[in-house]
Amino acid sequence: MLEISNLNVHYTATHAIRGVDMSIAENEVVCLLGPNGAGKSSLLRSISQLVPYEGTIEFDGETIDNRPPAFLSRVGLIHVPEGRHVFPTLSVHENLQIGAHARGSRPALYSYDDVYDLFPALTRMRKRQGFALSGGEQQMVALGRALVAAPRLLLLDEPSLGLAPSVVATVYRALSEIAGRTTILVVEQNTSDALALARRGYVLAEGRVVMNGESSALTDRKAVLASYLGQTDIDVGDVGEDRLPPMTEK
Ligand SMILES: Nc1ncnc2c1ncn2[C@@H]1O[C@H](COP(=O)(O)OP(=O)(O)OP(=O)(O)O)[C@@H](O)[C@H]1O
Repeated sequence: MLEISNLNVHYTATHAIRGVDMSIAENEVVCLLGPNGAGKSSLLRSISQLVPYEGTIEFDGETIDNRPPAFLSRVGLIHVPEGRHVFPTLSVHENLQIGAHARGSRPALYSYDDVYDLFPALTRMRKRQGFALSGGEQQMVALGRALVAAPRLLLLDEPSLGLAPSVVATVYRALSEIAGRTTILVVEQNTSDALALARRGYVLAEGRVVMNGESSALTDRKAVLASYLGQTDIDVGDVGEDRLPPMTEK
């Protein structure tokens, strides 16, 4: 579904992505790990055509280089950026309706009711404006809006950033519920939740892919993984096949 070849991103003084290759198949959940400044957000922004790059990015076998945002949302490439970007003067429900607009004429994959079922806390605040939501509530709205937009590939930039553990658990429970029916690329510093959710992972360091493979294999190489992530150790919990979402065999 997504094929990235020899991707390079340069900012004025920084070579942020250095020759990255990546592929994601339909219905896969893939995580992208790495320390601060490794280039994770730059890679997601490249896919969404938000930064200039060299190399090629293909979605469903066609290049999406230089395609405008309206085209990307119409083909189902939906990006939930770091910071969520909930519209502050629109209500929760109106924010969700923006997702329906982004979907264009493609059929819905998730209804408003599906979103309220995934995040029951939002049900009683349907009319509350975005500026009056907590960080966790904003993350739920941002995810819900992306689901209403019928994502064929959902790009998530640090969905757990700055959230209390109980809210992180709610967000990851929702992601594991949608994992079997939605293709996801999730950027995370929260290694254990990301590896438990994803079937495969890539580790970026200084703009290069330094490790990639099945989540269980990355977990087995915990010490190496921790060294790349700039940590002395990581808690990768009991990540195992039984916790992985259903996969489409390709
Ligand atoms: N707009 C920009 N202009 C100049 N340099 C940038 C820009 N955006 C990112 N960089 C630099 O590119 C490198 C990669 O940044 P990026 O945000 O992609 O990393 P990251 O892995 O997402 O980091 P973090 O986990 O801290 O968000 C960093 O050195 C960063 O300072």
